[in-house]
Amino acid sequence: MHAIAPPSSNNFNCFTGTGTRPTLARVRRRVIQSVYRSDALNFPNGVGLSRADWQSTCAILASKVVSKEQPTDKPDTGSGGADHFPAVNGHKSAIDLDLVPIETVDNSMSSTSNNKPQPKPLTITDLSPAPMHGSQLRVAYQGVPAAYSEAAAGKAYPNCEAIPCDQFEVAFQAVELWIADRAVLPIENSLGGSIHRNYDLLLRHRLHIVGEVQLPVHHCLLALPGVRKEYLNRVISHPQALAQCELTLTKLGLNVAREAVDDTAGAAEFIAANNLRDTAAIASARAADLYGLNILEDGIQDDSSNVTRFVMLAREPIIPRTDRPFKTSIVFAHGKGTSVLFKVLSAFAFRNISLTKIESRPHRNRPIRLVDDANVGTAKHFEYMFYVDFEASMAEVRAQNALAEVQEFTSFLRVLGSYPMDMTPWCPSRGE
Ligand SMILES: O=C(O)C(=O)C[C@]1(C(=O)O)C=C[C@@H](O)C=C1
Repeated sequence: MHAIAPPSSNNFNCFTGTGTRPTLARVRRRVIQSVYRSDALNFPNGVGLSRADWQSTCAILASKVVSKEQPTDKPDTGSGGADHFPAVNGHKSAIDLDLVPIETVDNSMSSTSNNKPQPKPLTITDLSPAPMHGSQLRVAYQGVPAAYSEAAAGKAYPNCEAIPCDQFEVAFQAVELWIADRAVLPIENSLGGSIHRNYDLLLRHRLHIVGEVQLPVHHCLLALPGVRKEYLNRVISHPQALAQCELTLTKLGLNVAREAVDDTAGAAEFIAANNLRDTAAIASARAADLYGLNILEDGIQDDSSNVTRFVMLAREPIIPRTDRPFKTSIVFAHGKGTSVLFKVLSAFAFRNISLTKIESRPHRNRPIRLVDDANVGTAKHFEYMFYVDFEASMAEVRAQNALAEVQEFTSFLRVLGSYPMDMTPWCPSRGE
């Protein structure tokens, strides 16, 4: 059974049944079994016998997530653990910052401005690399089959092999451990706002954003056949989905308990698996089909143009280009001085670069800065990491110059990715 608990509680139900801690060999064997039993995991009919195997693998990865998280919740910069974070903050080199050096206007990342080892030169295959295993692209997503994230994986990579993961962090790890080639993760929704967990994970992991897809999200209210709205005393779904349908549920007279679970399709699966006649799920019409539920109400999102933006992640960045619209995502921390945020944003405004998103998250290493003033007391300033998306490619000199300027005002700067914008036609009616 898929984890059915508030997402914040680390609940690994799918790891039931073994009772013993896996050895490394067992982990590897299970990973290999899961990966190569692709028959049952193939997109879009991902429900099958080998899902239990894959869920065990998820649980193993998840248990590694917990052990990694417990000692510290600080960002992993990839330079040797959380304790090394300040070293990356120190603006040592363009490599540390994932920046294209300003002098390499030919967009090659291989030039050496000092004697440090340089990143390996990107080749044309990095634009759309072939999977190393010589078959379909394997794409990790959080949730179970019929989750919107699975649909986003299918939109981003048609004919991919979609790999369900219990938690967002497991999807990151699936790519890092070469179990998957890409991860597709929700980052923001037009009604519910940002998916903060994924902002934090983008910083903690060293994967690169290589694309984005925007998926219209059309929610349905699902229940077992024969169940009517009057019988319900609970509605369960992903917290984002509950937030996106909040007003409509009230309008429908469903003033019943609303409970958060790990994903929308998992909610539908849970109702079917436990024969719950007093509970409805908010999920896609495809989830109704797949788990044998009826659609009690169709299109219950509070706004018909409800859209979720997903990002695609890979181990390697793609080569930024200028022949089509690109977006670049960065994360930075305030430096010393005043009006830092204003100066950073001005670096883009002066170059006519539009910002499409700004998000702030607590600075995990240094959440509070105290400023003592003998006369008036102690000011307690909250410290943030700022995430900014802007409409330009890192292949453009104006973007490179803007980031060189941003670097002057910030104590930490990383380019999360420079990638093609989703320019597909707008069709907000049905998302699944
Ligand atoms: O639960 C799912 O089906 C998901 O794919 C997750 C998710 C999200 O995290 O925002 C994705 C799209 C919708 O906005 C609702 C939920």
